[in-house]
Amino acid sequence: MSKMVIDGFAPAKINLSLHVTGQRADGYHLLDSLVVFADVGDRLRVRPAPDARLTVTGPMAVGVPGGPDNLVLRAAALMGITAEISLDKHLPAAAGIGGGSSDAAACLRALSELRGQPVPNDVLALGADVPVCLLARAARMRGIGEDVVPVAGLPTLDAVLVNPGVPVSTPAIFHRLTQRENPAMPAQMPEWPDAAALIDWLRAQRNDLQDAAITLEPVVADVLHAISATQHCALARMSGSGATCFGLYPDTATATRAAQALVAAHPGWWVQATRLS
Ligand SMILES: C[C@](O)(CO)[C@H](O)COP(=O)(O)OP(=O)(O)OC[C@H]1O[C@@H](n2ccc(N)nc2=O)[C@H](O)[C@@H]1O
Ligand SMILES: Nc1ncnc2c1ncn2[C@@H]1O[C@H](COP(=O)(O)OP(=O)(O)OP(=O)(O)O)[C@@H](O)[C@H]1O
Repeated sequence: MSKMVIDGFAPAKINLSLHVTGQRADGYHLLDSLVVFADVGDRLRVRPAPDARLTVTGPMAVGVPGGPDNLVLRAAALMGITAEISLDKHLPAAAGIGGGSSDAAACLRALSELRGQPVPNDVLALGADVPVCLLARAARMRGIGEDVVPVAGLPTLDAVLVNPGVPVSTPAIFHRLTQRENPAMPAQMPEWPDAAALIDWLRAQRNDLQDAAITLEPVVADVLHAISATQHCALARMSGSGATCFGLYPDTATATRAAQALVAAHPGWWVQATRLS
């Protein structure tokens, strides 16, 4: 008998690099990004039903739309399926870690499995991050987000994610860019023997949205300074259009201690130790 209900996981998306390489005539920006996924995320339960219904719960539910604007209901509508969905929000919204896109992707995966129906090709209409979130593993993302190629053999990274609780509008950040044509990542991705080699390579890459985000929300600079100041931090950078930033560490123990220090110093910030792969 086919399944009636599926529990899905929507991991946080992290842009380890985010190069803005140009702008299309329609205003969308061309990107070149190395994307990975965390072991923290939202959870959802999906069940096809005669009427669409959404319940949003969890520590990050406040402010997340509970109606048809929610990306999980938009994802179900795109598949032509009505469903009852429970969404347990653990990721901050408008935070540069693709919460809504990852929820939409998890919903598409669940409905596709429940109904034996393929995921439609036009998922980009739900959000530029939805194609990479459908894959939900390490990938190079280009174009405006539609060109997604898996990256094999990427070493797992120990990290801390930090969000200061300030929502950031993605269009506002792109709008503030002063330089829209920047170098891409190298055409050929290297092979990294271990996490230390990957971190060394990442130091030469960038997030081209970071300065614009700091101008709009100066607290992003405070977050980056706070992460950089933790013991053994090897790299601190912003993800997506912010305000979430990540720190990379040599191992799980140093990442865990850094997260504890950040929580103690900034009790109002969202802080998560995690592994990225
Ligand atoms: C910045 C990233 O998070 C990097 O992963 C994504 O490109 C943004 O993904 P997203 O939040 O799913 O973005 P969307 O909801 O599709 O787009 C929001 C707005 O961001 C701008 N936008 C987005 C993606 C892109 N390649 N170029 C853009 O200029 C557009 O103004 C767009 O209207
Ligand atoms: N399931 C959802 N979770 C969070 N926000 C949602 C959801 N559905 C719709 N939204 C709306 O989308 C807006 C952007 O939230 P989202 O978490 O997707 O942004 P983001 O983290 O900046 O994403 P990205 O990294 O893709 O730019 C929110 O302000 C909210 O109004």
